[in-house]
Amino acid sequence: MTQEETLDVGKVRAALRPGLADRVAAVRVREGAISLVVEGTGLDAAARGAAEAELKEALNDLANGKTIAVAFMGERVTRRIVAIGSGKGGVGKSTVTANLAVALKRAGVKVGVIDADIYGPSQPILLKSEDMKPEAEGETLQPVIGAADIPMLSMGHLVNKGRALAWRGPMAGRALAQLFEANWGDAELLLVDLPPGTGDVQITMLQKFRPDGAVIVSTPQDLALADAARAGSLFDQGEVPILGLIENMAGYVCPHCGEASDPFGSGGVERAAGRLDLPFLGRIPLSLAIRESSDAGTPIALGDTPEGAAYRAIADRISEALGTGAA
Ligand SMILES: Nc1ncnc2c1ncn2[C@@H]1O[C@H](COP(=O)(O)OP(=O)(O)OP(=O)(O)O)[C@@H](O)[C@H]1O
Repeated sequence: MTQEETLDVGKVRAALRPGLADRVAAVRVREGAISLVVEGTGLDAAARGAAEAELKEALNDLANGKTIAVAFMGERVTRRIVAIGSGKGGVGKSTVTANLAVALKRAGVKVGVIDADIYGPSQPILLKSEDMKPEAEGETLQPVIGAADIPMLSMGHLVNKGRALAWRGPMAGRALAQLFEANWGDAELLLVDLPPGTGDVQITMLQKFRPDGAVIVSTPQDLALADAARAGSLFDQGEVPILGLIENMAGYVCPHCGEASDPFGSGGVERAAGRLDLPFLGRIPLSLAIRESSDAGTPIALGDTPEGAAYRAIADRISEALGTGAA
């Protein structure tokens, strides 16, 4: 018998690493070609591409010059990417991202988080995964599991804590590509925490990773609003549809006397959304509890406080706009 005739599933699996071997469902050898049927559930296009390349490489010797064809079976995950941006830093974009992820997850959406903020990645603190290190299968990173069981990857997971992140050009690009091309499994929605600002770095990211939609976070001050409008043009330039604007730090209720005040003004973002002809997604109050829960890595949207409800209402609007989950 020739090697061609005796090549079976067992032999093929034995030549592969376990994670990949388990996915091989059938092997056919015909006229000098080897066809593999591979279980592709939970693998998106990038992960399927990586798996195919790895299979071909690993089976090269066994194939002995024959061509290898790989066919995937199982549902292909339709995955959307939504970028969360802000014209200026410190307006609460990362806090909004983490809490929206939690709120979406609670609404039944299979959500993951990519922290693409190369200047100050804060998702590992916000979603309590600071000491975790993502494992790699070949070139493919495995997301770590943060608060509320949310799969996530951050630029902060790729470097040692405290090391200055002066990422530039190609190095940042390669690291970011690893985050986007990770094994996101069955995640149907990835929220991307963008670096603040509207410069070349942000436009390059949008062009490369082509989000399906964008959300802009702003505080109600005039200065922040001017920057939010710039963020709007950035997304227009990148041809990314804007799902809407969120007003953060909108009004302050004193935890001691209960008096409400508006340190940054009020309603400005909703008016700006009107002027820019964009949807207004909702308002998050300035609240000590939000800051404290963020620092503790227990996003407030995990609980049933009024602040949590504010994030959940926005998450529902985003879900509705995307047609995902149970909104
Ligand atoms: N609604 C809020 N009420 C109170 N504090 C808030 C609120 N939103 C965010 N913060 C706090 O404001 C600070 C900045 O928030 P965050 O890091 O989310 O902003 P950012 O826009 O992502 O900043 P960066 O420009 O660094 O990426 C944090 O200390 C956070 O806890």
